Amino acid sequence: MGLFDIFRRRAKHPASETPTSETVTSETSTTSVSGSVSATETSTSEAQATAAVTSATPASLTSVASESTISVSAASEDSETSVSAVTATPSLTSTVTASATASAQPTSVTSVASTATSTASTSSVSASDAASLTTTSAVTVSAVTPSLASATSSTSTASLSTSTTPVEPASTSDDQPASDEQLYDQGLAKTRHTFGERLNALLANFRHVDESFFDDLEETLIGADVGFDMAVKLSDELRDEVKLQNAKKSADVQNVIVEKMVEIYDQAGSQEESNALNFAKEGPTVILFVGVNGVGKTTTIGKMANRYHQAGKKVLLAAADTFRAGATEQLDVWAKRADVDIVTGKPQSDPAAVVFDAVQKAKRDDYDILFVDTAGRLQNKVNLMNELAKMKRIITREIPTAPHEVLLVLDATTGQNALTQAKLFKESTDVTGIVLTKLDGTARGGIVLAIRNELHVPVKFIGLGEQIGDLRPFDPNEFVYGLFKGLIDVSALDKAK
Ligand SMILES: Nc1nc2c(ncn2[C@@H]2O[C@H](COP(=O)(O)OP(=O)(O)OP(=O)(O)O)[C@@H](O)[C@H]2O)c(=O)[nH]1
Repeated sequence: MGLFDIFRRRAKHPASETPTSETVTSETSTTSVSGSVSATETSTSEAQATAAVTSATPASLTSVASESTISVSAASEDSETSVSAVTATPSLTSTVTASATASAQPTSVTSVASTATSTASTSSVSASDAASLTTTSAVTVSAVTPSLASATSSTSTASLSTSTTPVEPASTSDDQPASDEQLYDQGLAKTRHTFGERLNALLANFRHVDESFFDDLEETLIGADVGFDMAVKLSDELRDEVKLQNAKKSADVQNVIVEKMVEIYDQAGSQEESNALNFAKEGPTVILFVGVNGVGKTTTIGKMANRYHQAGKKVLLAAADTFRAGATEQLDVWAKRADVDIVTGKPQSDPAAVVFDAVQKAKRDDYDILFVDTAGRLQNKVNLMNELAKMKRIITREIPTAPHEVLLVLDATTGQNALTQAKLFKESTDVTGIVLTKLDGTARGGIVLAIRNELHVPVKFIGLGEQIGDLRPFDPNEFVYGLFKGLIDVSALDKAK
C-alpha cells in the first residue's frame, strides 16, 4: 500500500463515523494491559496506560516517587557501583492499571508493525479527526489545484491565501490520553504550519513557473530542513514533471511538490528497513543510548522504560553517564517514575564498570531489557568514542549478541546540526536506529526526511513532548500524513491517477 493511501483513507472517513469494531478492540486493549504485549509490538492500550501516568501532575508523580521504597543491595566493591531496586508504591500501579483499562478505546489500538496498522488507523479517524480538521484549516494552502493540466485561475487565486490561524498546543499530557494520531498531529503542527506558510509565500511570489521559481523552491525546502540533497532532487524532478505537463502557473505545481516529497521519502526507505526494535532471542536485550549533551537521552530512556514496563517487561537501567553532575540522579528519578530498577556508579567512576555490573545483574536476575545511558561530551569526541567502544566491548563479551541496538538520540530542534551529529556518530559507532526528540517544539520536522534520505538509518522512535507518555514508535505513514495533511488535495490525487 502506497503512502498516499493514508491520505485517501482518512479523507474517506469523516470525523463523525464510528468504527464498528469497538467492543472487540476494547477487549484487546484491556488484555494487552494485563501483560500480553509482545516484544516487538506495542498496543496502544499500553500507550494509554502510559498517557494515564502522564496525566498525573508532576507534583503527584514526585510525591509517589518520594514514597517509593529504595532497597540497596549488592554493592560491588571492585567497581564501586551499587545496585538499587526501586519499588513504586502500589497506589501508582493501581492507578495506572485502572486508567488504562477505563480509557482503552477503539481508537487506540495501533501496532508498531506498519502492515498491521491499517484497521486501527481507519478506526481511529473518528476520534481524532474532529480535532485535526481544525488543524487542517490552520495550515492548509487553500484550494489546491485539481491537476497540473487543468488548473484554473480561480483556484490559483485561492491558493495564494495564507492562513494565520494559530498552531494548536503541542502538549497533550493534561488532557485525555492522546492516540498516536493525535500526538503526531499535535507534535508536527509547528512543522506543518511553517511549511504551509512557506509554500504559500512561494506561490504568492511567483505566478509563473520559471527558473527563479525553482531556485526559491530549493531555498524553501532547505529552510524547512528537508536537507540539501533532497531539495535539489525534488526541484529537479519537479522541473521534469512541469515540462511534461506543460504547467505554467506556480499554483498548479503545489500538489506535485508534496506528492514528489512523499514519493522520494518512500523511495529512500525502500531498502531493508525496520522501525521495530531488535530484541534478543533469549536472555536480556541490551540497548545502548548515545548522543550529545541535552538531546534527551535520559528522558527518552525514562519514557522507554515506562513503555516496556507497562507492557509487562522486566526493565533495568544503567546510569553509565558518571561524568555529568546530576546525570545519575536524573535517571534515578525516571527509574522511580517508570517503576523500574537501576544500576548506578559513583560520580567520576568508570562508566564501563557500571555497564559491567548492569549486564551481570540483567543476566543473573532475568531482566528482559537493559537500557544503558551514556555520557555525551561532544567536545571530547575521541575520548567519548573510545569510551563507547569500551562499553560495547564489555557488553558483547558478556552477551555475544549484544548490544541489540545502539540508538542515537537526536534533538530535532537543532535541524541540520542533528544531521551532522548523526554522521559523526555513524562514522565512529554502529548506530542501528535513531530516536528523534523534541519534534513537538520545532518547525524543523523536515529533518526526518533528510535523515532518511541521507543516512538510511531508520528512525525508530520520536519524542513528542516532555512527559513520560510522549514517546511513540516512528510510523512513517503517520509522520508523512501529519506533515502534509491539508497541503495535499486528495481528490486531485485521485483524478491524477
Ligand atoms: N519538548 C520536548 N522536550 C524534551 C523531549 N525529550 C527531552 N526533552 C527535554 O530536553 C531536555 C534535556 O533532556 P535530557 O534527557 O536531560 O537530555 P540528555 O541527552 O540526557 O542530556 P545529558 O544528560 O546532558 O547528556 C529536558 O528538559 C527534557 O525535558 C521531547 O520529546 N520534547
